[in-house]
Amino acid sequence: MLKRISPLQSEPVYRVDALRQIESEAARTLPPHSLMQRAGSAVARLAQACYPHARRVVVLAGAGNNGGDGLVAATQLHQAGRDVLVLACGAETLNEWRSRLPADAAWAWAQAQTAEVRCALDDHSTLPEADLYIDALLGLGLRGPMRAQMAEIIQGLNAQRGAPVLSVDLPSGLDADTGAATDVCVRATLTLSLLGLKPGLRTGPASSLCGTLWQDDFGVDAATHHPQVAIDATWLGADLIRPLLPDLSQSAHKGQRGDVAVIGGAAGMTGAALLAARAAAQLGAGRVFVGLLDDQAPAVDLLAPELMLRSPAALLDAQGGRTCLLVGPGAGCDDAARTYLAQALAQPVPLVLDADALNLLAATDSLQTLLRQRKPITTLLTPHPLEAARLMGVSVQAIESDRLTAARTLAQRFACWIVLKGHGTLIVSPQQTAWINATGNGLLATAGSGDVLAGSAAALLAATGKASSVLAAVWLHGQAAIHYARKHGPGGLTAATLPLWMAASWADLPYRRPRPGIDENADFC
Ligand SMILES: NC(=O)C1=CN([C@@H]2O[C@H](COP(=O)(O)OP(=O)(O)OC[C@H]3O[C@@H](n4cnc5c(N)ncnc54)[C@H](OP(=O)(O)O)[C@@H]3O)[C@@H](O)[C@H]2O)[C@@H](O)CC1
Ligand SMILES: [K+]
Repeated sequence: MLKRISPLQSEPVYRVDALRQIESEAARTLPPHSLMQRAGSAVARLAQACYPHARRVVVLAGAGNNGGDGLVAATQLHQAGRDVLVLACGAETLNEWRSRLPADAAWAWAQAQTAEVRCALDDHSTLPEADLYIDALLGLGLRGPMRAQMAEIIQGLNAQRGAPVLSVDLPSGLDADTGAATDVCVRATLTLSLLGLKPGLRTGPASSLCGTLWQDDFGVDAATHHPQVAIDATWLGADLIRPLLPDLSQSAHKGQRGDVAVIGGAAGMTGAALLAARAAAQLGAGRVFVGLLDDQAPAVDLLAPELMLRSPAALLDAQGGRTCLLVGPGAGCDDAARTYLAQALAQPVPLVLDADALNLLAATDSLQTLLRQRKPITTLLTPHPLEAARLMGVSVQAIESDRLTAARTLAQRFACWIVLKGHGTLIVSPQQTAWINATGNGLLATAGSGDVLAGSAAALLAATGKASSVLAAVWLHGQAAIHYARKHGPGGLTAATLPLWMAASWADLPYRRPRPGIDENADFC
């Protein structure tokens, strides 16, 4: 089925190896060339649906099966009355290009010839004008750095601004597994992912080059028909989120809604801890305590007087009652912070570590040992790429070049939950299950945004006692930014207001949990 990928609906995500396996198993049971026929038809349908008025269509076709998909689409668009030109790319002569086509693509070429689709060799001159370009240069078969001839074509395509670009399967030059790209990569207006979603379409430094993302499984439905093929991750949609959020019972009292204690806020950085604590309160924690490391800090947060300010030592000494600890926002990296972190790691309650707690952890082997010893008590680390790089002792580039592997490595190394922030935030459980968050936008790139996420995750952990509630915190955090942008555009979302938008996004979620005697469709959220 052809569908647009959205934050509402979860989807399985497959690595290239898994997709190749699904493809070859499906091909065995289908008539020859069926998959390419279906792939090309899906491209043509999407082109017609999204660009009904595009008269001149130029299909840039490489000499692989991605090009073959483009040829099928070209034939169908030609037969539908569009003015289509196939530009054969990446060879010195048309004969050489043709001779390199694999079997399915050679069949698609023969079909295009029979239908008298206009075809020409790309001769390095200027790109012919079009109302729509279809990028069928390279798909899953990309190997190594982009060759010069192909790079030149892609640069020409990216330089034009007049017409949209529909990428077949993925923008040419993007690594489907990692979301990294070669030096040159197509910037697509929309991408049609074939058969299944790939991680690199939604996480990694170049994943935003996909534009709007669509998918067609052309009836293969991998999750149902090929359950033996491993899903690499899950695209985290709203359907998975609602059941993870706590219910608010009419008879609830504050002691049942979870206590959060936040430790951080050294001199000059108290705001970070307060932002996290306010977020915890606004996301529904029954009681929120704050232990500020700055001993000159005021005894009350006048903008959030519901917060209970104590000393860090008093919070860590208190027995019981605290259902989740958060350490790190604005904590600094001095000896006092290190000592409090060591004490927190020894507490048998769920623990969220963010910001300076992660930097301290990266620099202190004994803290890492304490962290690993906490298993099976839930611990969540929420690094951004630089913090992840410090934790792993590698460069940021190494993290970003394969974010999923990095997040998995961290989850395994420290036996805890990881939220790797950045474009396409990843959540990985200690058992290595991975999710790619479906929400978020550039509005989240603002000071304090990470503190809010950590505070929200602590609140939901405290309320539910379930580690998986971190998925809901991440999703709501991103959805808040989408929600805000829809109402107010691209400016003005601050960390302090973010929790209110998260709460509003929570209220917007459809209630999906069936309950006896209650009309499931009633809106009683
Ligand atoms: N799997 C599925 O589910 C289905 C897959 N389908 C489709 O097949 C696609 C995969 O096709 P594929 O395997 O033929 O590879 P593809 O992307 O066309 O690239 C190969 C071409 O690129 C070239 N080339 C390579 N690296 C290069 C570089 N760095 N710089 C420049 N050139 C480079 C390489 O040249 P060569 O190395 O052979 O000289 C060869 O010409 C997939 O993405 C989807 O669209 C659907 O039809 C059906 C279901
Ligand atoms: K492509």
